[in-house]
Amino acid sequence: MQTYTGSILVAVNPYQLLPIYTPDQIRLYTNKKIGEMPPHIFAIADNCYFNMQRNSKDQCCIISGESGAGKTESTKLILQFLAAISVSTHVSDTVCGTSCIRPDIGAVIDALSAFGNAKTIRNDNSSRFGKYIDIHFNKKGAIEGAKIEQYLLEKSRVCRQVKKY
Ligand SMILES: Nc1ncnc2c1ncn2[C@@H]1O[C@H](COP(=O)(O)OP(=O)(O)OP(=O)(O)O)[C@@H](O)[C@H]1O
Repeated sequence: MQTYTGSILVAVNPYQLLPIYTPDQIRLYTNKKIGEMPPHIFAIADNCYFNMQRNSKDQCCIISGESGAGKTESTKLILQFLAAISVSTHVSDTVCGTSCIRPDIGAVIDALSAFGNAKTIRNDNSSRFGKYIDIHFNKKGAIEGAKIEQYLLEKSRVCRQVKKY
């Protein structure tokens, strides 16, 4: 379930795969004003992308919620949307950058998860660290690179597997 409070999207983890993150949905939410379509994480991503292009200003998405709320999955959905429209609005680009980077940002998150995630009582795949993801676009709006910074991975948070009895 997703709804807005002002410009904030409130999303409830459905704990099941819903058919609302398809390429068709990406097309439906591309270049639409907030509120023109039902509330959706893609509407937020679209708003960021087009505000960035219109105003030539950096945009920031803050995803917050308790453990297991779906922050990591939401992050990946935003990246999926940005990668898709960054490519689709630059089909004529022959530079490897647009097509090659596309799958990699999500893959990097998955690779980091392999090192920094653990099963907890709230979430089978809980991130034990925070991420700050910078996505760099060129003037045409195509993704040129990304930087992921980790934080909050303090020594006190490093744990080991629970002993099996
Ligand atoms: N939009 C979604 N659709 C389907 N399943 C989802 C969705 N969002 C989250 N989930 C499910 O919920 C689980 C927990 O989500 P996620 O790891 O994103 O939570 P989180 O808020 O990042 O948690 P933590 O703070 O513990 O890292 C996922 O592994 C997935 O199974």
